Amino acid sequence: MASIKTGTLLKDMFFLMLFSIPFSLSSMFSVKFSSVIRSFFLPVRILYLSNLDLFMMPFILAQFRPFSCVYAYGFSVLARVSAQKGYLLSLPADRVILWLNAKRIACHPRLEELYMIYTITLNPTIDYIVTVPRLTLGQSHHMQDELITPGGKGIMVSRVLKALGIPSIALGFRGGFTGDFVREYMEELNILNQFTVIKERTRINLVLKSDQDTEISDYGPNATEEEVARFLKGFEDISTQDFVVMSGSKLPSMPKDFYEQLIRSLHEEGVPFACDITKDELRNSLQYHPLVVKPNQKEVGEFFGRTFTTWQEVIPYGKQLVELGAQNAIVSLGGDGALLFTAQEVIYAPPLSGEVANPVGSGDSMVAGFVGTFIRTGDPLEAFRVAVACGTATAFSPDIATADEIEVQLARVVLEKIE
Ligand SMILES: Nc1ncnc2c1ncn2[C@@H]1O[C@H](COP(=O)(O)OP(=O)(O)OP(=O)(O)O)[C@@H](O)[C@H]1O
Ligand SMILES: O=P(O)(O)OC[C@@]1(O)O[C@H](CO)[C@@H](O)[C@@H]1O
Repeated sequence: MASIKTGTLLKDMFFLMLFSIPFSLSSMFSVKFSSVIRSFFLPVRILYLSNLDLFMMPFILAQFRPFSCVYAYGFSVLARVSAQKGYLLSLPADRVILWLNAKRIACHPRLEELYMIYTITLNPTIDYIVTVPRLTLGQSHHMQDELITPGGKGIMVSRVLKALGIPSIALGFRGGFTGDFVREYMEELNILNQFTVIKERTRINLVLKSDQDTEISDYGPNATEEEVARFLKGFEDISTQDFVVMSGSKLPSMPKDFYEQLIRSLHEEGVPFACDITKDELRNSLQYHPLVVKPNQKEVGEFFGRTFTTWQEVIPYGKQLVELGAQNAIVSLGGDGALLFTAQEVIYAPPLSGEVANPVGSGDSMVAGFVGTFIRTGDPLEAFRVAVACGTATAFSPDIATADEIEVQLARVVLEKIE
């Protein structure tokens, strides 16, 4: 870098600005060029930005705001210098997008597709999943297998989005050595995260796999007012171009209407969202028209004070979720498949055959599949198809499903129109 003289930089900058003008003008009068940018940026297709991409960035960023090309100039110089020195400089695309988001330079009102999905896990976990083939209470056993992963519903959504090639930023609270583990593991998986650090320790949830699965969940840590205020400050960065997924339990110290407060503020700002929350929290969210809600059969029963013996009995209640305000509702039925309710249709996805390895997170996988696909296609049926593939692939996988496992299931999904 030192070998580049100031005079050269200024000259480069001049030409850069000159080249930027037609692009900026084109963005003022036409939206067509934005499709070029979309295809360039949408990380679904791009995993890494190479030297060439970095070099091109000023031209692309000139589309957004005049000063953005100055930021991007840094990238460009870096790319050029490293190319001269024979290095291939690669940056993960989602890191760059996070950086752009942070600098607020990627906000162009016409580029609605330039979104970032934020997943919110107020109460993350370490999921400790232990397999003990024959379990007798009161006896000591050796485990056959163990799996230690970062969990909590929003984190699971981020992990499946990652498998689908869609970047997201995971928000929430983390604390103690368990919180450090969650962050480190997310970094390893290359998932962007900006958790608010709290004093108390992130919980550990135990899943005991034997003839039957047994779950022992911790309530989770408390957060102080100051810690919650810090979290809410970060929340302010979310813009109308973004999408928010809120899932799972809240911290015990939080007021009953914490989710509603978050959802109301998103609604007032016009930020689209989806949620996988239960009971009163779900009820209070519906008036704000979430893109999708995803209770399972038991949760729909709790919501309406009913017990269902067959999945068909769920249908009138799934329809009510849409009547009460959800744009779409998925009711997951475990081994019986899943139902999609839209304003016009009721669709059933029969279960796919296969061996269940670990169903933890299969509901969250559906949320990721639906949201990630709907944002790109605007098609609820296609989104549901991918949702079913993701849910099934996770149920059949020891951990969260991989891209290949999702693809295998996607080819098998069949949708039946019920109404
Ligand atoms: N045994 C199974 N056989 C086939 N598909 C399954 C099975 N279990 C789950 N699935 C698929 O995964 C989807 C989600 O499962 P489920 O209804 O258990 O979600 P959930 O209760 O929200 O799970 P979690 O809370 O662990 O994320 C189902 O709708 C189905 O498509
Ligand atoms: O206690 P919550 O927040 O409702 O759910 C937590 C949890 O069960 O959800 C995920 C599976 O959906 C797991 O990773 C995690 O242990």
